[in-house]
This record gives sequence, structure tokens and C-alpha cells, in this order.
Amino acid sequence: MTDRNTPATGGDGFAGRYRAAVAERGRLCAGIDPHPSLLEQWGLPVSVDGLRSFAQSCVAGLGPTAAVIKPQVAFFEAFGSAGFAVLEETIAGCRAAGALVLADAKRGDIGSTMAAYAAAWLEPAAPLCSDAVTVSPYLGFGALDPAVTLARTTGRGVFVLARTSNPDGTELQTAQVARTRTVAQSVVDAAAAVNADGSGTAGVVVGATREHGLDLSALAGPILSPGLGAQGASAADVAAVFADTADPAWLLPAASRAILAAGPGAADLAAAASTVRDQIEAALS
Ligand SMILES: O=C(O)c1cc(=O)[nH]c(=O)n1[C@@H]1O[C@H](COP(=O)(O)O)[C@@H](O)[C@H]1O
Repeated sequence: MTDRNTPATGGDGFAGRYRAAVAERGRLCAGIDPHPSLLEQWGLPVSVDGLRSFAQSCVAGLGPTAAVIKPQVAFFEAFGSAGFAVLEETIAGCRAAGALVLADAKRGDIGSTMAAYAAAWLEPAAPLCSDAVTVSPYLGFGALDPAVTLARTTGRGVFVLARTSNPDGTELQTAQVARTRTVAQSVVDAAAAVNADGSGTAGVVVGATREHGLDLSALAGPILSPGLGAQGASAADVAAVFADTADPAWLLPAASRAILAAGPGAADLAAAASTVRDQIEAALS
């Protein structure tokens, strides 16, 4: 039996593990974003104990339900080393429940430093090792090489920011590179080149909140699309925004607050995630 959580080196890489997860559980990335306001809404203290209770409910409700779970590192980091300990438990718990974990750390630096970030998030023996990590290409796509290489050799993935869901990204991401294509398209094309080996190592991030103007047809890797719910996009928007520009099999819509608002009950979180997933599957069918 294939175990998604002990990826073989070689083989069909992250693509195979991703396809297996989505085939079994449907296209949804559920975010774990422990906003202080959500902790309060759940009746929890804004403290490490509150964070741990929040995360444990998410692991219990979302771990067995969502194909991919995306803990937002910032909300754990805010609690310092104790927060990172909770993040380690959360990553391990979600993976043990059969979900792929995408650490939303948005790392990106010069190559030599990037190698250390890659080791932190993608090296199998590392305490925070996840199945994939979000990365920023704005020090140059080539600077991401250490993460791409480690991901490829361990059957893991990187998700590269291309066209983000927030309005602030537009000016930079739609600027023209050598008057031929946008910055965002150049990121997508570089990711497609990584995936030419069929590994699906390089996913991209493209928000569902607006028209992206990208050609994603040659990517051959997952497309994380945040913006559902709290940022205003609907499942129908996801379908419209990616119609004719991407292979729907690779689409991975993401929602955090829209699901987390159903807490603190684990069963309620699972039901909310299933509802969002069903809406996505219906819209994309
Ligand atoms: O990389 C991301 O996940 C991301 C990229 C992007 O373009 N927009 C975006 O909202 N995100 C993340 O996705 C999550 C969205 O949360 P909700 O708006 O509550 O669904 C947050 O953790 C964001 O940091």
C-alpha cells in the first residue's frame, strides 16, 4: 500500500502523492490560521494553551477530512518557541491522520540561506518537516533551487507565489518582464520548467479573488488558490477564474476562516470543510 506520508524518493514524486490525496478526499486545502480573534470566538484564551486547544480541534476535525492542510506559520510563531512546539504537534497530527501538510511559511532568500529554510521545512528528519512549503520568488526564482532540489529528491513540493489573492500584489505581479510577459507569468513558466520531469514538485499560488491573466495550461503541478470565503471569492469564482486557463485536476482552492468559523467542535469543523469541498467539486464538475 502506498503511504502518502512516507514519500519514496524518485517514483512520481509529489505529483503522485498529491493526486492520491485529492482523489481520496477532494480538492480542498483547509487552512489552520489561529487568529487571536478566532481563539476568543472559540472561548479560548489568547495564550499557548489556547493555541494548542485550537490546533488540536483542527487536527481532529480537519486531519481526517481535507486532502491538504495549511497551517499558517505566522500565528504559531507569534507565541515564540512554545508556538513552534504546537506547530510541530499540529504538523505531525495532520500527517498521521492522512492529510498532506503544506506549511505556509512563505520563505525566500539568497540561495545559501534558502538551503537552510529548505532543510527546516522539507528535510525528512527536521522537526517541522512538512509535505510542502510556500515560498516567495522575489529574490529570483533561481534562489529557490535548494528548496526545489530537496523537494524533488524527497517527494515533496514547493508552492511558489505567482499572483496572490490580495490587491496589493497587482502592481508588482502584473509588471512586464522584458515587455513579453508578466512577472507572475514568468514565475508560472519557471515552475512549469521544474515540472517538466513529471514530478509536480513546483506548485504555484494564484488567488481566486480576481482575474489573473495567466496561462497555467503547461504547469503540470498544483495550483493553490486562496481567497475563498473571508476574502470574498466563491466556489463559482474559482471555476470562472480558472476556466480555460488551467487543468482543473491541479486546482486546489483554499479556505481558512470560512471553515474555522464553525469551530470549536471537531465534528463541526469537519462538516464545514466537507461543505466547502462539495461546493468546489460541484463548481468544477
Ligand atoms: O500562500 C497563501 O496561502 C496565501 C497566498 C495568497 O495569495 N493569499 C492568501 O490569503 N494566502 C494565505 O491563505 C490564508 C487565507 O486565509 P482566509 O482568508 O481566512 O481563507 C492565509 O493564511 C493567507 O496567508
